[in-house]
Amino acid sequence: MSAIATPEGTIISFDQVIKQYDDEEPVLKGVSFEIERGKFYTLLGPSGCGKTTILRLIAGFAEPTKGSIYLNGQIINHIPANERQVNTVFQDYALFPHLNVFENVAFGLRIKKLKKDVITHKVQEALRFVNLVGYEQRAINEMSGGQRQRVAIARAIVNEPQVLLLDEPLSALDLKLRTEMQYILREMQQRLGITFIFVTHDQEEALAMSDWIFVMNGGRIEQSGTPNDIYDEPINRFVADFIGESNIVPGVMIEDYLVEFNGHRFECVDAGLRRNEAVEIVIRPEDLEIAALEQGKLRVRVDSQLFRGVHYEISCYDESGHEWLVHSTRKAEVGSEIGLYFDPEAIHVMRFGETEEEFDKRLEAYGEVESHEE
Ligand SMILES: Nc1ncnc2c1ncn2[C@@H]1O[C@H](COP(=O)(O)OP(=O)(O)OP(=O)(O)O)[C@@H](O)[C@H]1O
Repeated sequence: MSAIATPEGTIISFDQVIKQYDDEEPVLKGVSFEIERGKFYTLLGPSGCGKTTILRLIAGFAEPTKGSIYLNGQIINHIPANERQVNTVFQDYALFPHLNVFENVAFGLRIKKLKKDVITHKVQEALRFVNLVGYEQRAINEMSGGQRQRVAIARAIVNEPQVLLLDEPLSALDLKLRTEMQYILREMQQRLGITFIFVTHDQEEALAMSDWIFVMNGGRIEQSGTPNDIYDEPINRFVADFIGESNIVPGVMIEDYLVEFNGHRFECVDAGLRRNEAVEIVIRPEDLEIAALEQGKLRVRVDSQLFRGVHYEISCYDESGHEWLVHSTRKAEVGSEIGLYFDPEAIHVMRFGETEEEFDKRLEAYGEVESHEE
């Protein structure tokens, strides 16, 4: 095994990893990232974007076609799954139906041929962790969905892995249990201090649970960042659309901190784009406020309104026929003309189809352009 100097705290890294099956289009098209020890990471993206493939490569169930995967600074491309300190919790939990709870959790320890009393102690510890003490002798088919999932987690953590991979572990649960398990998992990760890599296509779940999110699309990472970064500053239309609801309109960057859309110029907080560059503007529905016509920055007609408990979801159209979605605690009158107000901070400017790599390059180049222009 060859070693590299990894930044302190890095446990896993991918360097330009490509995964291709036969002659088909690659399912991972050159993916690079770093995972730090002890944090909760989420791979988020639509079905088929390559999330499970990344987990399989980390677990050792598949090998990369090109590129390198490092665990603790060692290349592990060809290291067998059972020699990696990584465990997986699968979507269907993959529990053994003919074994009881205790034996399911003890399974890996028995394979390692540990002593009986050591096994009993470790299984008890793991069951205590997932709050299932007293269920040792229960058959798997006598457990609820949430309990089965906790057995699957106990079975994974009993091996004391450095990394726990969780592939859509909550997707089989109903909404209430799902929310409850989100809290439990998050709390469990913090208590254990193990690195969790969690796969989901549910953006709310990703925002609620993660320290860091990788948003994936078509075999690439579109953006990575904290839940706040990703929500407040989506890098392109795909991310803005995938994470939460957005109003996206075409615009032109006039100069730093000044953007034009809907035929008007607005103050904004974005800089670093070229003058007169075509851009896309994102404003989140909750950042739009209903105002009197003369106080609004936009003039719209209210088309429909739904009460959503916490807020009204109001659909409006501007003069050019563009729809604006507003989440407001105030009611509006359907059919009336109203103003919409927003702060300069509510405007987020995006370049067309820009990836994170392109974004970084642009920011680097910006410094050069600025000094050149002066
Ligand atoms: N063994 C395989 N042979 C050929 N193609 C495969 C194989 N495994 C996965 N793929 C393809 O790779 C692509 C990515 O699959 P992957 O399971 O990683 O996606 P995903 O993002 O996890 O999707 P989902 O949310 O639906 O599980 C899919 O188009 C899939 O059909």
